[in-house]
Amino acid sequence: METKLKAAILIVSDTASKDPASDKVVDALTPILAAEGKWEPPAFRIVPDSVLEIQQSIYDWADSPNWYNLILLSGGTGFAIKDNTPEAVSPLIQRHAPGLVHGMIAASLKVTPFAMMARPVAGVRNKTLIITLPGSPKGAMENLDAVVKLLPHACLQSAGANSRDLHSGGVKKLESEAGVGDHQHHHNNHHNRRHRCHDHGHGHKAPKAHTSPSERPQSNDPSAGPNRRYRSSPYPMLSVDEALRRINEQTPEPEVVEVPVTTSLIGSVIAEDVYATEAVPAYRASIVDGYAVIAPDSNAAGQSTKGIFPVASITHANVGGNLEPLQPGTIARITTGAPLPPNANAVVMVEDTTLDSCTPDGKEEATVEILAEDIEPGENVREPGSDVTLGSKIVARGDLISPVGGEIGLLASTGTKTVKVFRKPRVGVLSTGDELVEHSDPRTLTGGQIRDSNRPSLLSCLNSWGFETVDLGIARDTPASELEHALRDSLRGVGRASTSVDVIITTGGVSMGELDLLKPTIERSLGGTIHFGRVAMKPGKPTTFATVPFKPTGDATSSQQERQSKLIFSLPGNPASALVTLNLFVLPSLHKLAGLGHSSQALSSKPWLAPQLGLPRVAVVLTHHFPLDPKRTEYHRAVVTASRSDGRLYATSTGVEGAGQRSSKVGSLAKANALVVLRAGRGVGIKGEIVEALLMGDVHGSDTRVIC
Ligand SMILES: Nc1nc2c(c(=O)[nH]1)N[C@H]1C(S)=C(S)[C@@H](COP(=O)(O)OP(=O)(O)OC[C@H]3O[C@@H](n4cnc5c(N)ncnc54)[C@H](O)[C@@H]3O)O[C@H]1N2
Ligand code: MOO
Ligand SMILES: [Mg+2]
Repeated sequence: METKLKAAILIVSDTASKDPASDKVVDALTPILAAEGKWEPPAFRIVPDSVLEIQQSIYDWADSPNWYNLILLSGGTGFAIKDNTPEAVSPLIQRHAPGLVHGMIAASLKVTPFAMMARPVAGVRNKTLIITLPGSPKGAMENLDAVVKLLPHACLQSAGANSRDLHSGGVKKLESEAGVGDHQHHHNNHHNRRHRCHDHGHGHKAPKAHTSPSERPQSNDPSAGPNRRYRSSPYPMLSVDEALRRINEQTPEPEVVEVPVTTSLIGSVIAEDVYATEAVPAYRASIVDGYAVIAPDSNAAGQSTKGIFPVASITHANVGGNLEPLQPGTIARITTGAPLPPNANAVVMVEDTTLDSCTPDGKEEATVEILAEDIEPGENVREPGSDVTLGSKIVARGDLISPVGGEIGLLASTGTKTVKVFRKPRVGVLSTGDELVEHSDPRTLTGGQIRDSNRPSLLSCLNSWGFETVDLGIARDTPASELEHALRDSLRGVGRASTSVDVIITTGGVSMGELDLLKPTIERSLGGTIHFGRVAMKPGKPTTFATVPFKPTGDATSSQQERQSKLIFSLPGNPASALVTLNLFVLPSLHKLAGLGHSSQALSSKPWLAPQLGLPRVAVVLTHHFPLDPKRTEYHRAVVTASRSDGRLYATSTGVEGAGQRSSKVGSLAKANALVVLRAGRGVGIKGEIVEALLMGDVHGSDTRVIC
């Protein structure tokens, strides 16, 4: 039986996204595909005219393991201001297909001159063919009719089949390469596909090492002269969510190490359940200072603990050796935590007794009167194992060893010597730029020099999170090899990084300038893969995330401990951009490397949004209007306080006027303890509105209250 191709239809329409029943296009297009007999019934989705939502659907259908052969988009291709489907789709297309575009326009022109008013786009992303169609059912049908016969062939070729095989009818092989077939077949195919694809800075995710050099498009080389410089960024603008997804996907699973129980465990995550090897207490212990007694059974009517008793012995908490059994009719002095003598079953507090008589030398108590008459067996006694039972689970895989001390106390009290934890990542921080001067340099700045503020601020932030850091210094832009050597050395653990780092953070050199060399250096010199190079956010637009292959050297033990690929976060040079993106993108990855977020991952279909990863997200009330950016989600630096009047969290900007939130202004982060998430839009976030914020620091109390 011939296996079928997979198609998805994306309806782009503000109206249909509000009222799905109003859409007529899916019903118009489905029969055209069905008539060909080569397509599975199409999947479909409806989104508003939103670039990010359109792009997200394309990522879902073209980049996921469950990829589709064909994506048809309908709507948003005209000249109206809100029409932005071509703008959303074009940057994601890796190989354009102008022939299909011409074909569709030519066919439509036979029907109406208004066909000239369409702005269709067609091309291939990964192995998926993407075609935009008009929004009207009639126009969409005419356009699809014009190309539908060619689509199976085009999709199979896009998916990796070569044309000779296609024409000689090697259908089985082609289908297997194209990702069609039964479930198992599909699965294997995705596996292969992931290892054969590569990324040219277009956001694809497979490792570059599987790509032959001749297949690679010429990458940006700003230093090689004007003709080799990009004039528009080739990196698709991702949503923050998609960027976080890719980071999570590329961040390796955490490594397990066995370490002694010391205070250096703070901030580590337990990798293996720990069971108590000792009971606490190990013996029957007194809870109070007083007298050990033999309390009568509560069923023994008429018996009382009240009366005068001879004091037989004294038991201190640090007693060693065997204790004499307590004889009926006697009592024994005992201190808090001390073991009860055999036969004793309860303790009377010293406050419930009076001294009756002393020994002849006057140095000790001879008889004591117990005033309480209702002491019950077990009273004021901790039974063995009643705090921690022998063999019980005391800390579990995934538990964080907190600085509060509870977990370390539990491990110490049971004599636990070592535990298995996830190794915390080691992070290197490198500043880049010819203009940079050490912040402590005593000389007066000249020309375009500036003090390196990114390194100290990023290092202090990373240290506050409890990660081991390595100061990698400053790499000059010229000669370009300095940057390459600095990165190589820190990966290998030579030079400033005497042990190799797991994650490198660089700042500067990721935008469009001729000395912005990070992206080409990672791709060309280090053979790395850039998973994204632009994000729709403010500040932090050129944030870049890459992995570089890494071959460990040295003995077997150390090589087992090394990861096979290292992460590079190349953050923008502007100081506020660098700190914001460190908080937003680097922290979740470090958390994953350190073993956090495991429990949620098992449950969630979006593991990158696990609540343990990254900064805590809370709802805050705006205390004043916050201006919105029309295109990019803004991470607005703010002070969040907890109101004592109504218990809510309130956000006040660190500065909205003038340069208040400018990305060069690191001062916008001074005093800030939160990033208020302001979705792109027109106008302002209104005073009193409740929005999401990411908490970076401690929240203090206030008397704030907003009445609208
Ligand atoms: N033509 C375009 N230009 C720029 C774009 C763009 O899209 N097209 N994006 C802008 C945005 S947004 C940002 S953010 C910056 C990012 O710049 P780079 O990452 O390339 O960083 P540099 O060019 O090296 O430096 C930018 C700025 O930051 C200062 N800087 C750099 N390092 C440090 C440091 N360690 N401590 C303090 N300050 C530092 C540097 O001196 C520059 O003033 O690009 C825009 N341009
Ligand atoms: O995104 Mo840049 O970080 O606005 O200045
Ligand atoms: Mg630059």
